[in-house]
Amino acid sequence: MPPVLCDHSGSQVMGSITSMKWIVMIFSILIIAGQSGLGKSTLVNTLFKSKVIRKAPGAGIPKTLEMKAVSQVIEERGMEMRLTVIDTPGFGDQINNQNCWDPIIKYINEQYEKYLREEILVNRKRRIPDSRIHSCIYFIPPTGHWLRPLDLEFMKRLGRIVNVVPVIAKADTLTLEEREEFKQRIRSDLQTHGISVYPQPELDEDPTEALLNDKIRDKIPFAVVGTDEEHQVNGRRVLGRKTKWGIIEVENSSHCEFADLRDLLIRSNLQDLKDITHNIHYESYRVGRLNEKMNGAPSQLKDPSGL
Ligand SMILES: Nc1nc2c(ncn2[C@@H]2O[C@H](COP(=O)(O)OP(=O)(O)OP(=O)(O)O)[C@@H](O)[C@H]2O)c(=O)[nH]1
Repeated sequence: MPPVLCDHSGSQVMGSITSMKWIVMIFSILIIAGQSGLGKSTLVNTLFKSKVIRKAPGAGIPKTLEMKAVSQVIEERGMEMRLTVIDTPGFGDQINNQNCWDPIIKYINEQYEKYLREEILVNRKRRIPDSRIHSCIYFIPPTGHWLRPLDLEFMKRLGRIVNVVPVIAKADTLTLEEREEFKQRIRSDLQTHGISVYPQPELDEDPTEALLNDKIRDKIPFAVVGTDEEHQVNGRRVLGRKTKWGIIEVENSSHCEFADLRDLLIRSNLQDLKDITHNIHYESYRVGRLNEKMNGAPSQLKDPSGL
């Protein structure tokens, strides 16, 4: 994936100096995590509203075996936006899933490290290439029971370094009542275990923002359904899952909360996700790394390549 050029306000800059023609473009970078088979790759396709991850005819969506970044320019409210989604291999296939979060944590920290190396250069670029992750969508299996110790541990660790947005996967397998009860149990589990997911109440800047974020917190985790198929419903082409009983329309808010998730990630809360990434998560990485270097090997600070 080519590096993304931007300032930390979130605008991506494309073009070349020779042409002296710069186009400012909004961008967003997400990572998708969760157990194998919960519909992560399908949701990537749903987000792009097109079959971005090609599948072999008749073979279904292949199992994700390595981290894969998919980047596309999409149109949002008449503006062009580059959306990059990093699909990760699902975990849960092993008897021992200990440390299954390590590759994702490593990937997220590597992006902070790249940014830091550029930022501390004496002659740094005006626009620092930025591939930092703005949010991590964590897939919860639709068991209808409680969060598993693995889910709790995963979200606890990830929540310290990135904005975690939990979702209930394959929500079409639960009734509306089951979804609501499951959501309440998940929220209470998260609270009991002190796990901080986005939007974090302690980061609300004013009462208006708190009010808006409370509405989101009441809905978290979003109950989502994914698909890469389009169907005809009352003369409209819709993204949906065809069942014997009808079509589950993924963008219809009475069927599932995919539209809420999409809205949060790339519209209503995009700037907030970026601000928290820069001001909280990256800042804590930066302070930690620079302290480490000062205490351990102060001379190397002058040489960023020594980081
Ligand atoms: N019922 C239902 N099935 C879904 C949904 N999303 C995906 N699926 C199906 O679940 C299966 C697995 O989907 P994938 O998208 O490959 O799952 P994954 O999480 O990427 O799997 P790994 O690559 O192994 O990590 C496919 O047959 C999908 O069609 C959903 O929202 N509801």
